[in-house]
This record gives sequence, structure tokens and C-alpha cells, in this order.
Amino acid sequence: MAEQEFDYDLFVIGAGSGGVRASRIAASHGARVAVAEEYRVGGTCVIRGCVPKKLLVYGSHFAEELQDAANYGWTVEKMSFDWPTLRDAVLKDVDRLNTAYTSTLENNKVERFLERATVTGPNTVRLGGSGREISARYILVATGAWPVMPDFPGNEHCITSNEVFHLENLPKRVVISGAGYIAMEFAGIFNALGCHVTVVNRSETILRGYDESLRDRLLQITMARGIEYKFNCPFEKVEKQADGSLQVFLAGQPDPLAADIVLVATGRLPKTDGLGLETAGIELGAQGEIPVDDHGRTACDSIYAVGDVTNRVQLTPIAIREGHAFADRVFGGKDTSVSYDCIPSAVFSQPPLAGVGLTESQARQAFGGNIKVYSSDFRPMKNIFGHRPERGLYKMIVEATSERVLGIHMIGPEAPEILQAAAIAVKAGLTKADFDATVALHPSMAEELVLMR
Ligand SMILES: Cc1cc2nc3c(=O)[nH]c(=O)nc-3n(C[C@H](O)[C@H](O)[C@H](O)COP(=O)(O)OP(=O)(O)OC[C@H]3O[C@@H](n4cnc5c(N)ncnc54)[C@H](O)[C@@H]3O)c2cc1C
Ligand SMILES: NC(=O)c1ccc[n+]([C@@H]2O[C@H](COP(=O)([O-])OP(=O)(O)OC[C@H]3O[C@@H](n4cnc5c(N)ncnc54)[C@H](O)[C@@H]3O)[C@@H](O)[C@H]2O)c1
Repeated sequence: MAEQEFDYDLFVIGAGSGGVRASRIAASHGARVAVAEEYRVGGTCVIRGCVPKKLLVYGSHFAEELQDAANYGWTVEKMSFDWPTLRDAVLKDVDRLNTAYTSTLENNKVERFLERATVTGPNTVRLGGSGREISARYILVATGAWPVMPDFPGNEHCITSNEVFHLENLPKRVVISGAGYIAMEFAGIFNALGCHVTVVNRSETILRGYDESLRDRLLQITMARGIEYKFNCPFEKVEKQADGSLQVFLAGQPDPLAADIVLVATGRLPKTDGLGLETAGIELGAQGEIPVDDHGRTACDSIYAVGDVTNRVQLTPIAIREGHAFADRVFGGKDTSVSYDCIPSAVFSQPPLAGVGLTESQARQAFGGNIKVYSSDFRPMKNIFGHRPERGLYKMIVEATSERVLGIHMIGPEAPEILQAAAIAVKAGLTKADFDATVALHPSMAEELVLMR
């Protein structure tokens, strides 16, 4: 097919973080672009991920602020919380962002098809609703990931992060399966809102991949705040009672847990079911992911993939960068690629934790004995005044010989806000001496970064 015979230069499947960015940038380079979205423009992050989650974190955090307010002389009368008010305000903001993302596509002359699309060959897609076949010089698959629901009797009574933003009422008792990002973030939200929370995990590790001392600290603090943990307890079954409540049976536990909701947060897998990639000669990986090279190219020259669907790093800024780099490279003639080194990340638990670079155990594995660990274990001023015993913990891992900083990890109020700036220094390869040479900004929690011993 000659180039001009294609309906579009680029057809993007999925208008989430990666797909919208790729569409916009490709269009800005002069490409004729269309995008198909089967649910809502904006994707997971905007519609049912990072954004509504963070707003719920903010909303629930008022519990702590209001409790502390009395110490600062404030009298707050008739304090109460109304879940529907918070839920609806959050959903309204999601609508606002959905509109904003749609306008971005419109303003960049990206044509939108609000229906499912599947691949029917190296240069063709079919639209689910109309059945129309469309051709494109390039196809970008940016279909994201989908929550995993493990197979156990009664799993139809459980919800995932897709549904949690729409709860009719605030549950009194919440059981959460998993101890990863989503589990720990929603454990914090529900706990702060006054629900009884039990986190059930099949192993005894929470937040695999984060620094061990920080995970221990989070466990300690959240247990003191009333979150219960059941480790090494796979789910056996969930039964619905006549009154609508749930009973959760765990392996090796004589008594079931009573719950009003059961949130399953056991990972997200690439959304490639029935996508038709085999028609273009693309074989999926073991987790259903689309295998790609460093530039997002699949086994088929005309098809690329970015974001969660490639199952590399399931984070919004990575999907965005991959989408941007794809568009710049393929349509802008720029030799860009994404660096996966020193990706900062955070868990918006309460308190939050954040990290960049190697953890202590990863550094030991990579550098043997040639590392040094500096730390600051401190009680934030705000916690002292609020009569809160909770302590923050910052750690800096450096290569012993060069004193180059290999990683920074922190738990404490505002840790994600502070870490973003510190991540620049780690990415730039600065040394402990560079941190020490920087004057502390006092009084702040961030000053601990330049005072670590
Ligand atoms: C509860 C939750 C909280 C999160 N919090 C954070 C956070 O704080 N920070 C962070 O960095 N990341 C967070 N993430 C992860 C982040 O949301 C994802 O990594 C990111 O959205 C991935 O972007 P993407 O473009 O790959 O896919 P998505 O944003 O998921 O977009 C894929 C889009 O494709 C559409 N689609 C799928 N199949 C088809 C098809 N066949 N036809 C048409 N359309 C299709 C989907 O409807 C979706 O809109 C969170 C995720 C969840 C679930
Ligand atoms: N703050 C953030 O950046 C943020 C927030 C939420 C989600 N996310 C992204 O979304 C992804 C998905 O989040 P998540 O919390 O669902 O996944 P996760 O990978 O963080 O955690 C999954 C948890 O489920 C457990 N698990 C896995 N399979 C299981 C099974 N069959 N039975 C019982 N337990 C099982 C694991 O041991 C782990 O504790 C994350 O990996 C992350 O990349 C990021």
C-alpha cells in the first residue's frame, strides 16, 4: 500500500497517559492521527488511578489535620465526614480532566473514536462499535493494564480499584487483598476515614522493591494507627451473608473475617485480551505483555507499544515519556529514547514513602561491601506538636569509594514532594559531599537530606 493510501499516519489504541501524549506529539509533527478509546479519554491515571486516588488521600488526611487543630488553638465543632460529598467531588474533578484531555486531542486535530479497537493486520484496525476497518501507516498500542482478580470462590463479591471510587457508602470494615501500591494506599485512606482495615497478604512482604527499613517503619506506624495485617494467608473463599455483608475465609485461619467490602489489589496485567495482535505476527509474553525493543517497536515494524501494556514500569510518567519518545522518533525525526535509570516513585500511604535509585539490599548486591549507608531517623516537628510518636526515616545509600549517591529512600510527611527534588541529584550522579556542601533549609523536614550521618 502506498503511503498516501493509509487513512491515517498513526492510529493509537487507548487514550490514556501514553496514548494521549503520543497522539498529541505526533500530530504536532504534522502526522494525521486518530485514537480509539473504549471507556473514557484520560485512561487509568486520570479516570480511576493516580488522580482520584490522590484526592482521596488528601480528603482522608483531614482527619489528622483536624485532630491536630486543637493543639494550634482551633475549635472545630461538630466534626463529621460525608463520603458521598467527597466521592462526588472527586468524580466531578475526574469529569473535568476527562474534558480537558478530550480538548487536548481536539485542539491538536486528533480524531477520536469512542469505541473499542482491535488490530486486524500490520496496518489495519477494526472499530468495535461500527465494525469499520481503518488503515494506518503506524499503529500504537497503548491499552494499559487491568486489575487481576485471582480465582477463588466468591470473587464476584469483591471489588478492584476500578470500583472503589464509586462506593455508595463508606464501609465500616474493609478487607484488602495484596500488600502492594494500591493495597497500602487504600488501607491508609480507609483507615484515616475511620473504617476498620485488614490487609491480607499471601506472603509476609509489603511493598516489594522498596527499602526494607522503610517498609518496616510503615508497618509499625500503620499497625499503631489500627490497621491489622494477616500475612501468609491466601484467600480461600468469600461468602455473602443475608444482610449483604461478606465473610472472608483465609487459609490456616479458623475464623472468617467480617467485611463490608473486599478490595482485591493483587496487581495489574497488560490489557491485550482479544486485541488481535496475532494478525500482525506479534506474540504476547507470559504476562500477556507486548514485547518491545528500547524504542517501543514490536515484532511487527509498523506496530509500536507504550505504557503498562508492555509491563515494564507501570507508572504514569513512564507511559507519558514512552509515548512522547515514540512520537518524536517516528514522526519528528528525533533520536530520543527513555532512560529507565533512577525512576523516582512513591506510595501515597499514610505516612507516604518514596524512593529513587538502589535500595540498601540492591546496592549490597550490586556493589558488595563497597557501600555506605547514611540515615536520619527523626520526629517531624509537626508530629511532636501533634503528640504523635511517629518518626520519619531518610536513608542515603552511597558507593563507598566515590561517595556517589546510589539511592535515597524516605518515609514521613510529604516524602514524595521532597523526593522529587532529591531524585534530580541522584540522577545527576552527585556525591554525599555535594549534599553536605548544601546549606540546610531550616526548619523543614527536607533539611534532613543534607544532615544525614
Ligand atoms: C488505583 C491506581 C492508582 C495509581 N496511582 C499511580 C500514581 O500515583 N502514580 C503513578 O505514576 N501511577 C499510578 N498508577 C498507574 C498509572 O495509572 C498507569 O501506569 C498509567 O495510567 C499507564 O498509562 P497507559 O497509557 O499505559 O495506560 P492507561 O492510562 O490505562 O490507558 C489505556 C487506555 O486504553 C483504553 N483501552 C484499552 N483497550 C482498548 C481497546 N481495545 N480499544 C480502545 N481503547 C482501549 C483504556 O480504556 C484506557 O483508557 C495507578 C494505577 C491505579 C490503578
Ligand atoms: N503510587 C503509585 O505510583 C502507584 C499507585 C497505585 C498503583 N500503581 C501501579 O499499579 C500497579 C498495580 O498496583 P497493585 O497494588 O495492584 O500491584 P502491586 O504489584 O504493587 O502489588 C500486588 C500485591 O498483590 C500480591 N499478589 C499478587 N498476586 C496475588 C495473588 N494471586 N493472590 C494474592 N496476592 C497476590 C503481591 O504479593 C503484592 O502484595 C503497581 O505495580 C504500580 O506500578 C502505582
